[in-house]
Formats: sequence, structure tokens, C-alpha cells
Amino acid sequence: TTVVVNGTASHAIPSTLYGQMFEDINGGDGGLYAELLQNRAFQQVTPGDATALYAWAAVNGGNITVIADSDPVSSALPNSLQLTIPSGASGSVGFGNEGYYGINVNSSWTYNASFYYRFPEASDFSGDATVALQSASGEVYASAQIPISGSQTTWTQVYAQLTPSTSPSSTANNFTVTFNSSAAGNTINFAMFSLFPPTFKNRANGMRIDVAEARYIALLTLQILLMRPSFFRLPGGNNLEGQSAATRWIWNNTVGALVDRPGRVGDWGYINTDGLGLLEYLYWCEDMEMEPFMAVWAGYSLDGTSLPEDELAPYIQAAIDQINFVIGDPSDSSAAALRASLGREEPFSLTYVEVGNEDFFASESYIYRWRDFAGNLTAAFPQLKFIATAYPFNPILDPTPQQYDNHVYQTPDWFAENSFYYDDFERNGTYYFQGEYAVTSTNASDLYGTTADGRLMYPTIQGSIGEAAYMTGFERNADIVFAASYAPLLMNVADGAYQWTPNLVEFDAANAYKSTSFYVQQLFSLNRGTEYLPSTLPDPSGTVFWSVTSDSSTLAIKLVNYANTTEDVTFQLPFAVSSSATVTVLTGDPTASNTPTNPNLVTPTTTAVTIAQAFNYTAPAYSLSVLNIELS
Ligand SMILES: [NH3+][C@H]1C[C@H](O)[C@@H](O)[C@@H]1CO
Repeated sequence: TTVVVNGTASHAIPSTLYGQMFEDINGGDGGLYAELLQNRAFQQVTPGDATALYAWAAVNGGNITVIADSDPVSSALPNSLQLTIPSGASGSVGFGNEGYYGINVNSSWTYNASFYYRFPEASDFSGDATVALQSASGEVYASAQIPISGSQTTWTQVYAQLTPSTSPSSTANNFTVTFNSSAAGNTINFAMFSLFPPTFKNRANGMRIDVAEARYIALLTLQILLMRPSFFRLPGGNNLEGQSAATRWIWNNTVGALVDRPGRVGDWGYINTDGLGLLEYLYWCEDMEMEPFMAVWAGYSLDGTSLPEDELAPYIQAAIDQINFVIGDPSDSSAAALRASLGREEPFSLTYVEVGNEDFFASESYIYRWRDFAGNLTAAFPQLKFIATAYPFNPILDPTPQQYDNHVYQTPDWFAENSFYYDDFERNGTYYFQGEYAVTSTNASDLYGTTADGRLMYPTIQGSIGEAAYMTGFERNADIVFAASYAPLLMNVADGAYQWTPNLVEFDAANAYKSTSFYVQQLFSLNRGTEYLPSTLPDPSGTVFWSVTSDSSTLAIKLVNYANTTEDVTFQLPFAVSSSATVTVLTGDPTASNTPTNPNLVTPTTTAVTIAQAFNYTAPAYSLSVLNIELS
């Protein structure tokens, strides 16, 4: 294969080309969101139902139940945990929380614990609650005393800090609240527990982060940061839509004090705390230097219901308020004034707003839903760009969408065979966001089936190299492809903790794991360049694909070999180059995956390579090679 590279750029590489899609699937609560206690506020559960206490358990005979409190801690949180310490109790009696499939106890972290309590009946009790981090077998790693008074019959919030004495390797740990025998016979109501480790940039109610010391596994945020994503799509994906209009994602239920957030039954089979809410997302984007690609609910829910046109007005207003919460002026928008009241006077940056999600499932109603949402939102915010989520030009929409969000989940071969997917798109002023894409299965007739039927549990080299082939098409067509993101982003690998595979970054309570597809995303994102240099076109039905981009000082050649044999490529560059270059290669057995038990089975390797204006390079089988060439 000979690749002649043209010295004149054909188009810019948009700064937004590579980013991340996020929704609470497999890993918002208990993952990116740093809260360590699962079911911390008994949101959306049925009092008295055995499942209402999920993730909680009695300690030494504490008698616990979830009640509909006669005097709830807030209107958003009607349920409380009621503890009765049996008379005659001895030892430490109370309850504990198992976390999200474990709690990482780390001796270099200070944990912030808090809860609300009240005595439903005044009592003369005065003593301490002991909060602790302890192993499943009762080894106490950290504990603190919180004074509790039986005269406290109204809700009060109490706090404690926990600094573990050691860092056990096991995450099978619990957060416990116990009382000694002096509390025997008392009944106490509790609400809105919270236990936070240090967070990214120390944001209150923030994101999970590893600690600076190298000795700790980089956790989710650093994994995500290592890709330097330029945008973050939120809050979904399916999780925006609700199984019904009533259970859709409602922006204003996700902002304000945690005690005022009701949570919701998410679209992935579990309750969302909504502690990771719109303001947390916006701070996260700002801290990570990402643009939010924010979605607004557009009248369609996953039970297949589209609201009739004459019922859309309140939801269009809600979308206007949601956008004003992000960019509005506090002096003329109550939603923006709410933002200011929460400590953020100045607006956030926002350019793209997506209207719904995968509305190709409801194309007919999208004709009027898009017309009314995009029509009104464009009038209210002419500076914003609105993304349509039906198939491009099918149906015809008015106003004409300037952006569409395409999604594709397919086999490795499909991705390798479709790298020219965007080459034939009309250049008619329409721009495309490949908002979701991933190899999900090796079985073209069962893309979303079981692993026994071809579904991938984790990305594989074959799948990731197929994705890389497809991604060379994003760069060749970056004059109309402005953004692309693999989906989904995160997966808690604990049994029962995930709803979708494969995912880009896997994690458990103490570690994060980079998949082979993460490395492909990272290599493209970190070497995206600022302009595209045309070159000999690959054979669309071949197995070798490439993309050449440059920025002011370097040339980046991404070379993908999807074949199971090496490929010799001759490059003819348009200008003299210094002889020193590096090549970073990701390659391995096509079925190889990085897994929690073998997290670094396949990692990129970078080596020096001697080149000249014309040079040969042999691409390994199933490989992505990124050559970085200094322009002399
Ligand atoms: N079915 C996918 C499409 C939807 O938008 C996402 O929520 C799902 C997982 O990425």
C-alpha cells in the first residue's frame, strides 16, 4: 500500500471531534458520582417493603425498617430509616451500608459522613452514635462519635470525618452507625445519609477521583481525563426519556440541596439518586474543560408514548428553563436566578442542545415535537445549535436541522467495512454527531444478545480496531462530522451492577480499568490535530485505513490494519521531516480484552522510529499505529 500525503489541508479538525457520552447506566451512581452509600435516602422505595432497605443491614440486632415518616425530612424525601434498639441490647447495635458493591477504605483519604436524625418521641437519651468504616468481619478501620440527644424531636443534620488507619485490599467493607447499650429501648429516625471520599478538584457533592499519590489506582475521573474529551453528552441516552413522561429526567429535581432531590426510577432498572444533577454535570464539564452537549426531554418516553402536540407547551417551557439554568441571566430568568442562588452567578458555556434521544423510534411524532421544541428554543436562544435525533432527513423536519445525532452498534466487520459511511453524505450545511457507536457483538444477527450469542462483555482488540477503522472516516469527513463519542462510557463490573456491555471504562469499588477501545479513543483524541491532510484514499472494502492530520508542529498518521496479517505501507510525505518520530501501537490477539483480572493485557507501546520524506512502515496484524512526526 502506498499513501501519498497532500501538503494542503482540505478542512479543519473541529475542536469538538472527540468527547464522551454519559448517562446513568452501569455507573453514574456508585461510579462517576462519588457518593459511597447506596440507597442513601430511601428514594422511590415502598416503606415496609423488604427491598426498601436495599444495601442496608442491621448490626447486632438493631431493629430497622423504612417508614413513611409522619414528619419527613423534606417533601422530596418522605421515607426514613427507623431504628429501634431493643431493650436489654448489649454491644454495638445499629445498622450498616454495604456501599455500591463495596467501599474502598483508603488511609490517605478523609471521608465526610453525615445524616439527619430525629427522635419521634422525646427521650432522656444523651449519648453518642458511632459511625465507622469496618470490614465485613467487623474489623474497624475508622470510627467517630456523633453526640445524639433524645430531646431532638425535629430533624437535624450531623457530620463526622473518618480517616482510616489502614488501606485494606478488600472493598468488602461497610459504613456502620451503632449505639452502645445506654441507648437500649430508644427509637430513632434517620434520613439522607451520605459518605463522601475526596472528590475531583474537591468539589462538594462531586466526582470520584484517585488521590495524587501514584500508589493509588487512577479512578474514573483520571481515566476519563486521560482521553482529554472535548464534550460530554448528558444526561442521556435512554436515561433522559423515562419509562413514562412522569418518570422522565426532570432537570429541576436534580438541582439544589440533596435533601430536596426526590431521585427517580431511572431507565436502566435502578433508582437514580440525582445527586449527580445538572449543576454537578456543569461543574464537571468546566473542571474537565469539556463542552456540555445537553439534552432536553422532547415528549417521547420509552413506553412508546409521544405526547400530543397540544400538551407540549409545559415541557417546552421546562426546556427553556433548563437552558436558562445553564446560560440565562439571573436578572431576567428565574431558572438563572436559581443557579445564582446555588452559588453560580455567571453562566456556563453551552453551544449544543439535543432535542430528545433516538427519536427515530417515534419519527412521526418527532415531526411536530421537533417543530415545536426546536422552533421555540431557536427563537428563545438563537445562539444555540440544536441537534435532531431522528434519522437524517427521514422524516423531513422543519425547521431544517443543522445537526443530527447518529447512533450505531454493530460488529467489528461492519465498522471496518463502513469507514466511508460519511463520505457520500451531501455537503448541504448539515453537520453530524456520531453520538453513540461501539462494537457490541460479533454476531450480526444478534447485536444485543448474550455473550453466548456473540455479545462482547468487554471490548476486544478486533472490535476496537474495527472502531478505529471507522474513526478514520470521522477525520476524513470532519468537514461535516463535528463530534463523535463511544457509548456507553462506564461499567461497574460487580455482579448485578451493570445493564449493558461492552463499555469504554470498567471499574469496581477501588479500581478503574482501561479497555482496548479506551486506548483507541485516547489515541485518536490526543492526536486529533487541527487540520486534515488529504491522502491516497483507502480501499473502502479493504482492511487498511489511515488518516493524516497535522497541527502547527507535528504530523499525526493514524494507520489501522484490520487484517490478521501485517501490512507494509509506504508513505510519501509532502514536505521534509525530521528523522525522529515516534509510533504508538495498540495491537494484540483479536479476541483479547483488558479485564479486571487482567487489566493490562493489551496496552499501547510507544517507540522511536526512523523516517524520511518517503518511508516504509509495517503495520502489525489487528493494530492501530499512530505515528507522530515532528515537522522540521
Ligand atoms: N441503546 C443505547 C442507545 C441509547 O441512547 C443509550 O441509552 C443506549 C446505551 O448506550
